[in-house]
Amino acid sequence: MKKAAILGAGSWGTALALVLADNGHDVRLWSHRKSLADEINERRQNSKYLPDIGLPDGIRAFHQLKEAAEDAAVLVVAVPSKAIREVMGEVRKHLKEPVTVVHVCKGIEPDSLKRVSEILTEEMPEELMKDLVVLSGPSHAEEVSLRHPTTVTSSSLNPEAAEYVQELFMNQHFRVYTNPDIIGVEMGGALKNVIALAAGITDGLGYGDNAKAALITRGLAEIARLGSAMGGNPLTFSGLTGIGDLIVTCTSVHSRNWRAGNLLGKGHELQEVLDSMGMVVEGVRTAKAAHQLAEKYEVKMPIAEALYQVLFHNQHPKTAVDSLMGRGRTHEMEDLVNIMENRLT
Ligand SMILES: NC(=O)c1ccc[n+]([C@@H]2O[C@H](COP(=O)([O-])OP(=O)(O)OC[C@H]3O[C@@H](n4cnc5c(N)ncnc54)[C@H](O)[C@@H]3O)[C@@H](O)[C@H]2O)c1
Ligand SMILES: O=P(O)(O)OC[C@H](O)CO
Repeated sequence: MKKAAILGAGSWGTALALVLADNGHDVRLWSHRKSLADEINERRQNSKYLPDIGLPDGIRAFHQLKEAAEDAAVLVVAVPSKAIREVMGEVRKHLKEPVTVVHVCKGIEPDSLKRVSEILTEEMPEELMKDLVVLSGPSHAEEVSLRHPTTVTSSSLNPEAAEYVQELFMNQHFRVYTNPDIIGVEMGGALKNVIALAAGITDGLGYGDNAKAALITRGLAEIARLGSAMGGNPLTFSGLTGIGDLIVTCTSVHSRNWRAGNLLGKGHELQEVLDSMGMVVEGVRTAKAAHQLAEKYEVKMPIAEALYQVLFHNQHPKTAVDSLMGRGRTHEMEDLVNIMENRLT
């Protein structure tokens, strides 16, 4: 039995607490809101994020970070990516021994353009972080909490750490693979949220399955193009954290990113949409980072760019779709053609 502290008692932190409790671990779930920690302890439920799911006694909630984290062997970071620096800055003051840090967040920081593992490396002193592992893949909290079959990937620069986390989380309902390509795993997980916002928009505009399939397929091409330019393994994008997560997020009503995009497509304003969600929509911040990364790495990302114009320059969603469809002719396998031509010259 391992002592695991989960930082963030939102949808995903709570669903992963259930997985770890099912596996017999001692789970401490930290919430920055006292009322939520009290509700979990007193009523064994998290009514805002996972209503109707009973939480076992093996999950104890804490409002004080020190109590939750000080003697944990594993820290699971499950707060929105924009809160990571603040939360880690606090938690590192309370750790006595080195811990395995598992992050389950899907985002990229605008301006610094850091992936979450890079932010954690900056925020956690080397002597306190035994290993750093990413757990990512097609996994909506609403289904994991119902113990519906789910598959994810554990990724770390240290293969033993990836296997340690695989063992920690894996059970009959929650199957965990390993993949050493941490860049590809993080880039796939973060960028699929950008494409899911776009998929929500086309659904909100009333377009159908053809548009959705186009977004998933051409969106994957953009993700793979940028992710590979940043050092990810191209094969990772055809795996769970690439096409797998893209499918689940673009096609599910559980997806916050798809739902937010859907409201935008129906004509609501961005701020109004974000206020109404009450949960994190990571794709908005990541869309800004993707725009900056595409410029930095000089890769073409027309869908991500169109979304950026809608989110940050008030472009009407219909105009964005029209301009995407009106671009000049190109070869579907443009990247492959470029690679072949470079080889021949
Ligand atoms: N929900 C899912 O199904 C799912 C699945 C895989 C990955 N993720 C990723 O997990 C991360 C968390 O997502 P979520 O869905 O649990 O979000 P959520 O909105 O459901 O919950 C976020 C939690 O973090 C807390 N929080 C917000 N700001 C904070 C701050 N400044 N300090 C401390 N706590 C703060 C909130 O109160 C809430 O408890 C995201 O990066 C998301 O992409 C979510
Ligand atoms: O609800 P979303 O859009 O944040 O997606 C949640 C998970 O990342 C799906 O794998």
